[in-house]
Amino acid sequence: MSAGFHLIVPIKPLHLAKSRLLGAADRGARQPAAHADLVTAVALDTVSAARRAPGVAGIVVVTSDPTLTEAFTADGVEVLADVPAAGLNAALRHGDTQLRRRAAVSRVGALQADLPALRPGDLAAAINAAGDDRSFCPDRHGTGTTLLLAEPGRPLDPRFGPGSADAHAESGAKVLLGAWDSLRCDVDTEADLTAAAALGLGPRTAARTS
Ligand SMILES: Nc1nc2c(ncn2[C@@H]2O[C@H](COP(=O)(O)OP(=O)(O)OP(=O)(O)O)[C@@H](O)[C@H]2O)c(=O)[nH]1
Ligand SMILES: C=C(OP(=O)(O)O)C(=O)O
Repeated sequence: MSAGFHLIVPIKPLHLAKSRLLGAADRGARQPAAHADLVTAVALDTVSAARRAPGVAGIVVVTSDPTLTEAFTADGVEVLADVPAAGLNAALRHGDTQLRRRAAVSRVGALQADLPALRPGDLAAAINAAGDDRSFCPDRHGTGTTLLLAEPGRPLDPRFGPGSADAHAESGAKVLLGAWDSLRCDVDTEADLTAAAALGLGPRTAARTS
């Protein structure tokens, strides 16, 4: 297999992100500050696990949010400024273009920022199963996508959004299905958060949901 992946992790501004989780951090009170802290914790736990996965050579967060930018920069994670109001796939294409200009980057991928139970070994196993193929991992519902991996030297060509698992399959990507539950458990709803908690939450998310 070729050198490791550089993964792009896109995140909306905190006041817009994960709207279906509003109230999950404060027993239904729906305070914006508690929500922002939860979304930040989920993203930090996701990236922390991804950085420790063999096969991951680097991570770049794409966001326009100043709080997230400060938190990731403090953790030693590179942050690229988002394309204003252009949407998720545009943010990913922007990250892809920037990364592929760099000599050290051979393979690019996209990882969702809402995987608070992610275990490094699960991500490493999926990367290993991808081999040199364009590949994707569907979420636990089978409709969304948690990880998209480009072929060596090729553009990412992201097709995230409703029904993205089908869209990525139709784009020629190989489906990655294996014993990596933590990579498939993205959290859009409180039911997803309960499922992630059963797998074991990262420390920052656990502290925000206890
Ligand atoms: N950088 C960036 N990230 C985005 C953008 N749109 C969505 N994302 C991120 O992509 C992931 C999936 O996005 P969505 O499912 O559309 O949105 P969401 O944050 O889950 O929010 P809700 O649908 O409101 O619950 C989340 O991590 C988002 O923060 C964008 O325009 N720019
Ligand atoms: C945008 C996506 O994520 P979510 O399931 O969080 O909406 C997707 O899976 O393509």
